[in-house]
Amino acid sequence: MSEVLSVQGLCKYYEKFRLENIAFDLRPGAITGFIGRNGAGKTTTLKSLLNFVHPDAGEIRFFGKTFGGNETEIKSRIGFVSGGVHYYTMKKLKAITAVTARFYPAWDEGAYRNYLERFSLDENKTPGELSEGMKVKYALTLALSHGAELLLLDEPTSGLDPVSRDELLEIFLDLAERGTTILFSTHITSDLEKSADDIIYIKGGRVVERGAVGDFLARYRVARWTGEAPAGALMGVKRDKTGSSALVAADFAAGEGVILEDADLETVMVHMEREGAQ
Ligand SMILES: Nc1ncnc2c1ncn2[C@@H]1O[C@H](COP(=O)(O)OP(=O)(O)OP(=O)(O)O)[C@@H](O)[C@H]1O
Repeated sequence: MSEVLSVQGLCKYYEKFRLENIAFDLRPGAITGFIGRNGAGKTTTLKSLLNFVHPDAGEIRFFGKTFGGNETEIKSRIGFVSGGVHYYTMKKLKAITAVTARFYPAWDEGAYRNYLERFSLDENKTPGELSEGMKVKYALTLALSHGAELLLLDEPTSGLDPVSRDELLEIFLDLAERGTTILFSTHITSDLEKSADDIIYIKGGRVVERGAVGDFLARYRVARWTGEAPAGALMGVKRDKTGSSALVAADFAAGEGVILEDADLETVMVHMEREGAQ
């Protein structure tokens, strides 16, 4: 499959925040996790990509094309979800769906019915009658029902219960297997370990890591000790009930009394954010 999304030099400047020179390509058919602390710039990036906020600089190409003259076509090939459906709160879901479906030439009623059932959504309810998690599920149902080649999802799993989250990750894996490219932001790093091929890690408005999850994790280990800190480069030293720990390079030479463990995404992030590591 050819290029799906390519971002170069994306900048967005707010009075107190700068999104600086964001650059990445998504691998077609891959699931990419977008991670970073609260306020790191994930939502601003996702909204800038779609022109919901106007970027100050940068070139964004979807399917090899920029928005100029192609915005409607491009948007019809993308599914975007940022929170639940909070509009038309008094209208029944089926009325909202009918309006939405008209916008998408590739609307797939069969897929829509299938997701509606999988998420146990009642079309005769209004968004005002849905829980927050159900609003997200309905937003996802709409985004998943028009054969989108690219899904851009801002914290799609955060309001969902563990069973629904697991089900959604399974849906992502199925879609990716059939060629859909997915970028989703999340704070639930264990969801990424279950589903993501790649990550983009953003910190203070800059991309600090991007690439395959496995390659990223393989670069680090966690060193644990009690008492005096070992010699060598220790990133983000912290203490817990059982002693101290730090992130170290995979080839760290551990002396006596130091235990080395594999690092998961959450642990790497926690130490990196402490360290101020770039
Ligand atoms: N409309 C706006 N005007 C001014 N500043 C804004 C605006 N929108 C966002 N910001 C600022 O941009 C920064 C990044 O916010 P953003 O929502 O992109 O972060 P995030 O990584 O998605 O965070 P979270 O994980 O909490 O959702 C924050 O400091 C925020 O205050």
